[in-house]
Amino acid sequence: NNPKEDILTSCKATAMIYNDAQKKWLHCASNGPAKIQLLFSSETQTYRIVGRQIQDHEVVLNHSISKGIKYNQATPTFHQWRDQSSVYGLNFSSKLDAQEFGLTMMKILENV
Ligand SMILES: CC[C@@H]1C=C[C@H]2CCN(C(=O)[C@@H]3CC[C@H]4C=C[C@]5(CCCN5C(=O)[C@H](Cc5ccccc5Cl)NC(C)=O)C(=O)N43)[C@@H]2C(=O)N1CC(=O)O
Repeated sequence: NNPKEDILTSCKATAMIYNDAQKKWLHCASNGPAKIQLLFSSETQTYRIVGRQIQDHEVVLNHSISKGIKYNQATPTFHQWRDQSSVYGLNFSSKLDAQEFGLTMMKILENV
């Protein structure tokens, strides 16, 4: 881990990506939920979302949170966002995790 990154929030969710051709949601990784974190780098003054599979620590999500992304809290446990190229989804393990994650994401999007 880059020591200069602050963990703003951390939760458990299954990372999904939307396959536009098949019109369906696919798991970013095969085996179960991931630890999803919103990170802030004081060095670069940027935010990013990182997801690591709980089972094998595989990185399944890792991208910066830029001004352009559109975030949508579709249901109390499923949030989604799109950037120029893809649509991502998070299937949260609990409504509380989803609530906290959504609040942190909204605060970040006010500041990028
Ligand atoms: C993991 C299974 C999953 C769980 C939960 C539900 C929740 C609803 N839902 C969906 O996929 C909804 C239903 C219609 C479909 C149609 C299009 C989609 C797919 C691609 C993006 N999208 C947008 O509507 C975006 C959203 C957006 C708005 C604003 C800002 C950003 C974004 Cl991303 N609209 C724009 C204008 O971008 C979409 O989310 N869709 C999920 C769902 O059924 N399932 C079950 C399954 O699939 O079996």
